[in-house]
Amino acid sequence: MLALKSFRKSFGDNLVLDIPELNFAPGIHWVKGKNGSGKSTLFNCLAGLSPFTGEVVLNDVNLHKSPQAYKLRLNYSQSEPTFPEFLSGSDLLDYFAQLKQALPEQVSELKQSLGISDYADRPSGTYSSGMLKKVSLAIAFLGQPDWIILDEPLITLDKEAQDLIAELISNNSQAGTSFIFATHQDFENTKIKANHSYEVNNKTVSIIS
Ligand SMILES: Nc1ncnc2c1ncn2[C@@H]1O[C@H](COP(=O)(O)OP(=O)(O)OP(=O)(O)O)[C@@H](O)[C@H]1O
Repeated sequence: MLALKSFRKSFGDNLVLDIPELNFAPGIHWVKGKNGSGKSTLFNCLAGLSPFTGEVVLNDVNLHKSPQAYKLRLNYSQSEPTFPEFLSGSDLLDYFAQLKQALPEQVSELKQSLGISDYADRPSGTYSSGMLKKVSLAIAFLGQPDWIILDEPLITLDKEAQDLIAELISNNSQAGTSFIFATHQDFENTKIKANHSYEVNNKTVSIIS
């Protein structure tokens, strides 16, 4: 369970999110919402990258009280990832593998399955947006997270890569990992079957189905 209580996020005087209570049960959750409604802001907060007030608790681990333990349990891929340009995909994957306590074999498998190996040793500043996106998505699967948050996982990916990501989500979900993702695209034609849909609107998050 990923639980939010009295969650509020502002940028200066601008209150963007005000969520009294929200519980994500284990499963696959699809968060929808118009441009600027607050999806990425919510995800940045849940990933511990942006400050907020209130409580976020993953099973029994409180993000504010035990950030390191929490971040071992929850991984995140941003919509438009940015990394230091001089670092290669291999550098980035190896670095996050250490942080997430992932085995080197897992890095190799992800590189192989997502077709990153061919370009992994080049500086990431030379990558196309889709190549960079695949590295960011691979990073989100490192270690043994209970939850993975993917912000717009399909954008900039070609059809083959979209299918590979859908398969990865499906396989990891069957192995017990829960997912929250936002996408403006339809997942109907992929293997991903969301258990619940939510909408971010009027500064809060409501369950749709
Ligand atoms: N760093 C920031 N400083 C100030 N305001 C911000 C910042 N980041 C986001 N916002 C504001 O927070 C609100 C929510 O933005 P957010 O990026 O979370 O929307 P979103 O739902 O992810 O949109 P999209 O579908 O376009 O990606 C917007 O009003 C935006 O202007």
